Amino acid sequence: MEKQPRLLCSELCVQRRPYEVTLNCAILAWKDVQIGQKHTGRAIYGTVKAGSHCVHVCEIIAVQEMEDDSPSKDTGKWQKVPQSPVDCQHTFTVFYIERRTRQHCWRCSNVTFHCPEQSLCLLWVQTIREQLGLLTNRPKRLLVYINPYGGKQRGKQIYDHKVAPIFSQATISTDVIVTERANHARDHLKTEADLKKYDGVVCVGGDGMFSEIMHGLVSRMQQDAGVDESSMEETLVPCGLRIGIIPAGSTDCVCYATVGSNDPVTSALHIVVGDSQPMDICSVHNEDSFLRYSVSLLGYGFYGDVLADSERKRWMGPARYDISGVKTFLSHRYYEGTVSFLPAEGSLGTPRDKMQCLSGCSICRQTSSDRPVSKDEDSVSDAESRDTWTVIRGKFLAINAASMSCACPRSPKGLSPSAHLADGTTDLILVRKCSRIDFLRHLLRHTNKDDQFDHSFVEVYRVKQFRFTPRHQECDSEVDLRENGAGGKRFLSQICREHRACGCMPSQSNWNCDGEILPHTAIQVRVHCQLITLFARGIEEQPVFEDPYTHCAI
Ligand SMILES: CCCCCCCCCCCCC/C=C/[C@@H](O)[C@H](COP(=O)(O)O)NC(C)=O
Ligand SMILES: Nc1ncnc2c1ncn2[C@@H]1O[C@H](COP(=O)(O)OP(=O)(O)O)[C@@H](O)[C@H]1O
Ligand SMILES: [Ca+2]
Repeated sequence: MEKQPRLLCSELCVQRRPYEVTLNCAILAWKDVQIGQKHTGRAIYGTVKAGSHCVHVCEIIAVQEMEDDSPSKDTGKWQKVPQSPVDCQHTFTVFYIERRTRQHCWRCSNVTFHCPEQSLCLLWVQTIREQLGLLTNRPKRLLVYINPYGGKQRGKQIYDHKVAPIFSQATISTDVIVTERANHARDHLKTEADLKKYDGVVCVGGDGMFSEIMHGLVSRMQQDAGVDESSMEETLVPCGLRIGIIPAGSTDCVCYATVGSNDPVTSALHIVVGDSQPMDICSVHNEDSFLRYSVSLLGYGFYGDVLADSERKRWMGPARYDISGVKTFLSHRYYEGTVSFLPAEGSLGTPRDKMQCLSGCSICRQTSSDRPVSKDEDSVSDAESRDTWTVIRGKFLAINAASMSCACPRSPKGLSPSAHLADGTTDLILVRKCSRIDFLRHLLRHTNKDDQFDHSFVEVYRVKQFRFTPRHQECDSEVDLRENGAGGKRFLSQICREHRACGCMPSQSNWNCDGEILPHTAIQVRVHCQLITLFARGIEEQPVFEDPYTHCAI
């Protein structure tokens, strides 16, 4: 049997100019022969510089043999081409990812090579296909759920026009379900879907839709493994299937914070290349009952009120959050209660260290290598006995737990710009009662470069677990907090006496859990490290420029 060459090098035509085309070390490069003679130009990875281009095979979407539909319209330039255009009828097109310089956007680009002989054309197509075949992380079969009512109600259109053609070009087969009601996708995943058939699940919608899919998958995994979700002590089983998000919602924060943009084509391309980004999940309980999971924002006070008000304005689409935001800001309500938390002692970062979680983040990587393998090592009671809880009582405008940055188009750096996607912690942000103008200053800092934590009324802690009890329930939770030591108990008894004396009924907010309102205000939260994986790679720093011949960054 003939051995396939590991290196291919031919002179082929691109747009009627001769190019030296090479496939070497999983990099496809093509260099304009004539320009190459004049300049010592270096190639820029995936783009053009002095007629040189290159692309990693792992960023090739597909290769297709083509009929050459533009044969011999001769021009003066053809005289310099070694083969006559009539000989170059055999063509193949390579579809590959091109990075747009702005906003982490990817696009599908293509280049058509004209070959002098069919056998050479076939050799190129076969060799590239073989190399693509070695990329085992790429999904082949996907289960797609579309929420037709998310965001501006364009989910179906976005999928049909922008995403489905890319999947079909990459020969990914799909089963598509357009949801007919809220929780359709969650229930289908939890009880019906034949998950063995798929390499991943795709969610077309917003954060609410993603939350449905994530709940369906996480619950299914626990059921199948016999893990009891209602117990906070249980170590949850990670999900084997990756989730892709095609943004078509109102906030799209999970997509934005894991990809760097809310662009459907970019997300589709991350799915095609089979990227993986692990992500933490918080479980939220009320006493012994499991309420929900959260991946982005758990917010009481301001964000809870914004969400509760905006639900009544769903017909407005994404603009509802702006209207409700202003209304909630003007109402300036504060809420009393007790927050207790278990600080993330061993964590490598802090919420104010300005170490943004980027693609290949070293903090998340280290966390994953430190993850306990045995069930017992990670149990809640062990953690509690080793570490001590911090208790903070006060009047708050907002209590926010951000398990990831929560960057979104409204706030490009997010609620906690240095939060990590997969470090097993959440950033607990306490905004105490302050003047309207101070709160406005704090809110506005979410939209510019200033540090939103640099205010006397704002505190931020990186935590593994936390609890919240609104003031009017504090008496009931005394038993709950007894284990936190005599000091805590004395403190709470005092609150209860005061409460009985004044007889007032303090107002309550709601918890906004990734865009859903929780039915309880007293909650216990625990972060589960890297429980799910997305088809994403985190936010890339600057595009990597590389010389295709030396493979050095330039
Ligand atoms: C007066 C100026 C105010 C500017 C404040 C800007 C801060 C914006 C930070 C937003 C963080 C959003 C975190 C994500 C939450 C989503 O889960 C949730 C649901 O999103 P969905 O409707 O499903 O896309 N959206 C909201 C606004 O609660
Ligand atoms: N077919 C449907 N009809 C009504 N609601 C749905 C349907 N499919 C999903 N939903 C629900 O719509 C809510 C909002 O969806 P989402 O895609 O997050 O849009 P948005 O970002 O605008 O809130 C989600 O909570 C989801 O459960
Ligand atoms: Ca985290």
